[in-house]
Amino acid sequence: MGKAIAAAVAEDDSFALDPDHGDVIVDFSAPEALAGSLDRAVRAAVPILVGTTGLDDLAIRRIEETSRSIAVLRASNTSLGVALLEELVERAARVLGRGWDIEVLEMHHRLKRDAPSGTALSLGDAAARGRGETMRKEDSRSGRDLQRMEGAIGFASLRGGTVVGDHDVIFAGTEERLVLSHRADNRMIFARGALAAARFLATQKPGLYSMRDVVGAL
Ligand SMILES: NC(=O)C1=CN([C@@H]2O[C@H](COP(=O)(O)OP(=O)(O)OC[C@H]3O[C@@H](n4cnc5c(N)ncnc54)[C@H](OP(=O)(O)O)[C@@H]3O)[C@@H](O)[C@H]2O)C=CC1
Ligand SMILES: O=C(O)C1=N[C@H](C(=O)O)C[C@H](O)C1
Repeated sequence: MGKAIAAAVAEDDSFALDPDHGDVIVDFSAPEALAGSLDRAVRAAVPILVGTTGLDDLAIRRIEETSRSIAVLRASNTSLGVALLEELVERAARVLGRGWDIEVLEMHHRLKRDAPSGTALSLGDAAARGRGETMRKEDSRSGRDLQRMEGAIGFASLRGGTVVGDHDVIFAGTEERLVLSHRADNRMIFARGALAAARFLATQKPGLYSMRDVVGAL
């Protein structure tokens, strides 16, 4: 992502990379690097975009604490398409209700470290929000007597090749299925979205923001 963001900066004259005096810190790294990035943003008193996924509860709490002193935007996916998909998933879950089972399927390149993807988890959260409840997660199934837990949201992850990022949210009802999908063909979609988020963040007060704040009402 570092290379994709550098390429996105090169195609837009209003941005420049400055490792020491930037207006916004953009973090697409690894969970173990996040605390250092947050500390750096607080010390410099500049907003930070957190694009890193695979974060545990402690890291998420730390992001929330940090957002009391600076503007923080956490986004597991900075593409416009996924921002819209989250809205569609929330709406579909609200309309369809508990009678439809929800499964999230994702595929990524062979080097991805975390599973399910951050986007898959955010889509699961959006579906649970639509149903008006907290997500109950059911991970990949393997074995026997694995009937679905009622109301759970199931996750499955595929890995291989250079796949940039595929996400399907499957609503399985009685004798019909609704599938909402997103396909990322190039990492530049994440990079351009990250710059849009950085531009938004540069003028924000302390607080916790999301891509929904960047794209506005969809
Ligand atoms: N929000 C979004 O839209 C997207 C999020 N992502 C997420 O962004 C993250 C990065 O993905 P990707 O670019 O593919 O990963 P890469 O492994 O290609 O790059 C990770 C980068 O982070 C650096 N890094 C790793 N660990 C540390 C550390 N402990 N301290 C300092 N720097 C560190 C690496 O440095 P070095 O090269 O020196 O090892 C490398 O430059 C992942 O969590 C991924 O899921 C990815 C795409 C889109
Ligand atoms: O690691 C990746 O590549 C990606 N990670 C993000 C995620 O975990 O959802 C976003 C995108 O799908 C690519």
